Amino acid sequence: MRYLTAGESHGKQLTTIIEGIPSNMPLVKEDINASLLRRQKGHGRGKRMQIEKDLADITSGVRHGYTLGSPIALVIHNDDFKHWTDIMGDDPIADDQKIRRAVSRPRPGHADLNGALKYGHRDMRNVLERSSARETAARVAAGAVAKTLLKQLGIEVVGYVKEIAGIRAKDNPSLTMKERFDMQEASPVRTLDKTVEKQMMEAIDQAKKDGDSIGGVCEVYVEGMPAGVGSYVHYDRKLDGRIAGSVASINAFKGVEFGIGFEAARKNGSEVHDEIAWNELGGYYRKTNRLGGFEGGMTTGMPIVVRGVMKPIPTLYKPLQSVDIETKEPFHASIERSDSCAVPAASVVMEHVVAFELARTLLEQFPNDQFSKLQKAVADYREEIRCF
Ligand SMILES: Cc1cc2nc3c(=O)[nH]c(=O)nc-3n(C[C@H](O)[C@H](O)[C@H](O)COP(=O)(O)O)c2cc1C
Ligand SMILES: C=C(O[C@@H]1CC(C(=O)O)=C[C@@H](OP(=O)(O)O)[C@H]1O)C(=O)O
Repeated sequence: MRYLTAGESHGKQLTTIIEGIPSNMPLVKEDINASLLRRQKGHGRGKRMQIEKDLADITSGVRHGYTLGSPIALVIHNDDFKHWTDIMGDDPIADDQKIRRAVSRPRPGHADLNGALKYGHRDMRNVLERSSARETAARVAAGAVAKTLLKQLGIEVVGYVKEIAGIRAKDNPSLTMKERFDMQEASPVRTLDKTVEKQMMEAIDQAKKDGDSIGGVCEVYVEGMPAGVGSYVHYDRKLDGRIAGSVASINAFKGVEFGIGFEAARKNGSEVHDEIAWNELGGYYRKTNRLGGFEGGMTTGMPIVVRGVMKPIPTLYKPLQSVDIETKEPFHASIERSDSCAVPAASVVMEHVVAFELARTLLEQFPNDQFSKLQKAVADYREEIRCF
């Protein structure tokens, strides 16, 4: 199972193609659209989100509410394109027009300069349009299909905000999956800790007032994954490694940790590892989950707990200095619009990229062309490990 996305931020549309979803799995566009809508919300988003109404159209691979086993294509239109037709249209334009419109001022913290150097683009719009986090809408669409598959296998995934600008939400490991989902949905900053919500919003408002931006930490929590998914035999089959790679690939994400994460560096082994226990009903389990659901690149059967760090948004109203690639003169960029904090939206993106890696790895471990056979294979495996 894999996916590709295409599309520029202010181009006509985003396209996602997913390959490898088994046939006869129930899938309707409402499942995808609910996820897309969640990604658009959150305190701190800029004006662009008021323009877009992200809705996916399933253009192939699904018929009458069931997958066909063929590639699934999803399309999300950019409503903003109508304001950008002269800049983003596909009709050729005269060279003098091209030069006049070219973006020659790279923004620190963005892909602009490195992308220009790599691809030889003197107009950095050719870089920034694709490197924009607009693309995360297409990734959420792919993840929503993965989430639909996981849900029907009894696996649920939810993302929320743990921290914004150093303001931390308290841990509450006893929350159920439903409580986690409902709480992040009800919160304007997608946090599960009501007591810090207001402070987080104030920090976002203050950053905006100061012309600055702030980052934070998102957490994804997964229940229902059986033990032994992933592998220890090769680096690229380790599921925690796959998840870490996909989280670090989200725009502006700079770090990933599982369970107690970086804290493990400061603790003794006896305070880090999770002792193994057994009972007749469920088989093996752990009394603690400090390692966040992974040992040896495989799931332990405990909830997966993974966190990702998002740096502050690089576009600042109080802009940083840069150098014009044509004149080589220093400048301070002028800004039209930007998010001041996208951590709440990014928690939804993270939820969906994690879901995709889980579904991909499950399908690799239980390869089946038909969804009912996948369900049976996973159910048989669950029973096998319960009795092991
Ligand atoms: C949901 C989301 C929204 C974002 N919105 C903005 C934005 O409005 N302005 C901006 O400068 N960067 C924004 N970013 C971050 C940039 O896309 C990102 O920093 C840039 O592509 C460079 O990639 P890197 O930070 O991973 O190196 C956003 C990221 C995410 C995940
Ligand atoms: C469009 C989205 O996020 C965009 C990500 C982004 C960036 O530089 O990454 C910059 C902003 O876009 P614009 O330059 O059009 O205002 C955000 O709005 C989205 O999340 O759908």
